[in-house]
Amino acid sequence: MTAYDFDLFVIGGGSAGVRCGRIAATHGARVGIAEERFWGGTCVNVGCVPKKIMVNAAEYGQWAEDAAAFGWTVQKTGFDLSVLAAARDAEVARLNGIYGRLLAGAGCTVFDARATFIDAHTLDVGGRRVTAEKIVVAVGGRAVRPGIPGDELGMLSDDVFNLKQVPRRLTVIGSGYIALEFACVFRGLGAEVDLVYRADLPLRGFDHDIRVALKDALDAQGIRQHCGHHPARLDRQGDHLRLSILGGDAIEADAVLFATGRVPHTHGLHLDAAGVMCTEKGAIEVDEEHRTTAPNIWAIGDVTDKLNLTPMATAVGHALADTLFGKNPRRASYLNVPTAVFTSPPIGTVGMTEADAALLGPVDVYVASFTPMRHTISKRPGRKSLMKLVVCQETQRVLGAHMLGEDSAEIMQGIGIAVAAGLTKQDFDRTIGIHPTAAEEFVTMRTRTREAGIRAAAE
Ligand SMILES: Cc1cc2nc3c(=O)[nH]c(=O)nc-3n(C[C@H](O)[C@H](O)[C@H](O)COP(=O)(O)OP(=O)(O)OC[C@H]3O[C@@H](n4cnc5c(N)ncnc54)[C@H](O)[C@@H]3O)c2cc1C
Ligand SMILES: NC(=O)c1ccc[n+]([C@@H]2O[C@H](COP(=O)([O-])OP(=O)(O)OC[C@H]3O[C@@H](n4cnc5c(N)ncnc54)[C@H](O)[C@@H]3O)[C@@H](O)[C@H]2O)c1
Repeated sequence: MTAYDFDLFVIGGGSAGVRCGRIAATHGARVGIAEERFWGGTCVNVGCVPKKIMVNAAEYGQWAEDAAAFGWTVQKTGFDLSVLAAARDAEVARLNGIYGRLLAGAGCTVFDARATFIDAHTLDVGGRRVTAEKIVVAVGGRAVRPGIPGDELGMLSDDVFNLKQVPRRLTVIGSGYIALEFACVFRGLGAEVDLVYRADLPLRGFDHDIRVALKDALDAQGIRQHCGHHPARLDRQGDHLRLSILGGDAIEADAVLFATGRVPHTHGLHLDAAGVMCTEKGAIEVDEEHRTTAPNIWAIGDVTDKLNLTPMATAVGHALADTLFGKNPRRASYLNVPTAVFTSPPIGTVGMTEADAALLGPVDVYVASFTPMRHTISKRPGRKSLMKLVVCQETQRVLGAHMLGEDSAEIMQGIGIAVAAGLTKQDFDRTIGIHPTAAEEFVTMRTRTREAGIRAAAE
């Protein structure tokens, strides 16, 4: 039998790879792991963590303004990005260190290097030849530019964390998670923000009512939306940029952010040398066990382009390590995964949209729209909350829960447990609310707003 250097080698030290490698090591496997750029990957270094700190910074500005209505005299005299950046970067560095120590503490051999395939069991790790019985590819994704003339003049999301000052005028292209979160952050930090997107509503794939409510909330905070427009070219004009949009006016800006999507980070990995195939969109092709087309190689996290969220990446990495080395074969479920978009106000959602559920059969829809108590006092415009339940008419099971409104990300975690557990509307109804909160609305929606979906042909 061939003696390999490692039982498992993990390529990529992000959310997926770190969890998989660490748990495999705790199960007794000899694990090697390589990271070419930053331990903790996208989430810790240029994603969830530094982004959320910037979201918090924008919120403090609003609270400072709103505090007057509650009797406080707070002088909001300005925002210093260098103070926030120093605090944010220190937190990122702290977490970064924790990730490195976690791996070493679990007994992994850690390589600060790029790894590429030589064959299905052999890797080049920073110029060193390393062999492994099993290999897990967890290289994540990277942001892409839209391919229009001059797009090299714009920023990608990584660049946001290097900004030295808040741009006076920022144009954001796209209307996915990243575009919307940063549009709201920079508006909250005082920038004039233009948002250019191709659809009629932002946040494709989310529930229609939430998308409509979000569009209104963006308007109310002064984000100028140019919907139904495609970016055509970007030019430098003296000390600023000029974005031309197809069939629309040009937009002048001090900075432009392209948030037009991310692609799997497989370039130059030499996957073909290992027999690992990719889908047409460039994601590594995997089966339900996350095994690739090479029998000893698995792929996890964003590189598989399934559900590109940190908790999904860690759950899949953990399940794979348990399966391969823990005598506990299991899979992480991609169903009913709660998620939040940290806009202002934020969105929390779990399960099916009304439109998706209605395709399967008749549904009862409950919608509540109200001004949260805080803002009946602050009078801040555009802070209405929208809450929605989508319920299977036949079984009364809650198929989806959606919210736009303050604290929705925190609220939706608990609702996610109920939806994943398959609880019914009656289970929600007999739960006593916590008063006075916005969350209690989810257990007090008694009157059906409408019916949707088609009745089965047999009826
Ligand atoms: C701006 C932004 C905000 C986000 N906010 C959220 C959020 O709020 N909540 C949420 O759940 N998700 C969020 N995400 C998504 C989340 O960051 C990803 O889903 C998650 O990081 C995926 O983890 P991963 O391990 O698959 O990939 P990554 O975290 O990208 O890790 C892959 C690692 O592999 C390394 N690597 C690549 N190639 C090689 C190689 N050949 N050799 C060695 N190392 C290599 C990379 O340097 C990287 O560190 C956000 C993403 C972005 C960009
Ligand atoms: N809060 C969170 O959990 C969070 C935050 C950020 C990112 N993420 C994850 O990262 C993923 C990537 O986020 P994202 O916002 O980059 O991607 P996305 O796929 O969600 O959005 C991309 C946007 O760019 C638009 N677009 C694409 N090509 C374009 C072009 N040529 N011209 C104009 N517009 C174009 C799309 O229509 C869409 O609006 C998300 O899907 C999500 O899984 C999660």
